[in-house]
Amino acid sequence: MAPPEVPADVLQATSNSTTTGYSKRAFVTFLAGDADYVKGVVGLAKGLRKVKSEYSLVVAILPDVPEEHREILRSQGCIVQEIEPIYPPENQIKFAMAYYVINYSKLRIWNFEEYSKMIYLDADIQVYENIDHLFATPNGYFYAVMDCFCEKTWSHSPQHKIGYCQQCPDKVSWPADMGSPPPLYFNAGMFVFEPSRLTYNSLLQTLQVVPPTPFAEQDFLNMFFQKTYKPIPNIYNLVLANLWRHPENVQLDQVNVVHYCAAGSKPWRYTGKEANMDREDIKVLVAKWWEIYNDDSLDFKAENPVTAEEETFSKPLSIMVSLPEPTIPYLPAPSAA
Ligand SMILES: O=c1ccn([C@@H]2O[C@H](COP(=O)(O)OP(=O)(O)O[C@H]3O[C@H](CO)[C@H](O)[C@H](O)[C@H]3O)[C@@H](O)[C@H]2O)c(=O)[nH]1
Ligand SMILES: O[C@H]1[C@H](O)[C@@H](O)[C@H](O)[C@@H](O)[C@H]1O
Repeated sequence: MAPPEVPADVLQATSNSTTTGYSKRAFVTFLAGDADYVKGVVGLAKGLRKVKSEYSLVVAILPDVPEEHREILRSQGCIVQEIEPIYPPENQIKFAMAYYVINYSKLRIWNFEEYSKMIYLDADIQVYENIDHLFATPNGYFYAVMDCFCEKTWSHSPQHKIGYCQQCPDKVSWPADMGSPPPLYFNAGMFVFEPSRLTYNSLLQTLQVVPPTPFAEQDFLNMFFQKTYKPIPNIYNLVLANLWRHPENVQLDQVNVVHYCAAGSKPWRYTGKEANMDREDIKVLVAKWWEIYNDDSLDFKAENPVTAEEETFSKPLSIMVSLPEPTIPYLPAPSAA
């Protein structure tokens, strides 16, 4: 099964959206620490402005982010929303990769009930086309892009060990003696979700009892939303490894959202020295990110406020009707990574 194609109705959704129901929507990202991820958020805020998104960017922010970074974000029109850290139970932390433990705090965004639907974007993501139409996806599902298992960050997984990847599942098929193939697995750098206090409480309770895995909240979300996960096309979250692992699945000129998640690819830290980073396509993508970041005309102007606070009315759009249903059967909560 190849990754889902972009359905025509998704592409038309922005122009088609009509008014039938009340909803409040926003993009949301997550910021921790006093380092340079704040640049990612500023870049993202400007990127959303460049593509003329109708919606604001909420930043779920941990207490360790310095006040001056908060000020920068407010001056860029972001809605700064304080959150408290979330840790899995003490005895489990050591199983998650150390630098991902803080990412459990991302679960707080399910508590942002003032919004009916949100699109989460990591701070190392840039949006190059307007994706507002994704707010019109039918409720009740968790939408995200399927990940790739080929990089060595996945070497702990059975998928990686046998060379199996859901981006090209026919290349190495899942061996019968290993049971059913694993469930579809999404990258948690970008997803469409509905905040809900009930879901939030359930997420926090479940976190206390699930077995720990290396990709921290990403594995956890994959386990939690296994039944409601609907894959969306790769253009909504280009996981950079696809450029060299599955070039046949990438049409760069059609990509809407780029996720600078490969080691060494964060634009604000890019040197070109790390593996796979000295490539023309990567250089172009890094330069594109800087072009937006350095564009003063994209700075927030108070007299021209973002329409994020707008209450919008729109007809739910069936993004998934023309997407193939996953052909890979689901398994109950394996070690996803
Ligand atoms: O010091 C930090 C580290 C992370 N972050 C936030 O956490 C996000 C995720 O961290 P990275 O971007 O460093 O990690 P990756 O791109 O490798 O992340 C991928 O794997 C992670 C596993 O936990 C998460 O699931 C993440 O969403 C997924 O895209 C960042 O974008 C940023 O929003 C910070 O604010 N400060
Ligand atoms: O889902 C994972 C995760 O996001 C890792 O941080 C990244 O290094 C991998 O390439 C990706 O597949």
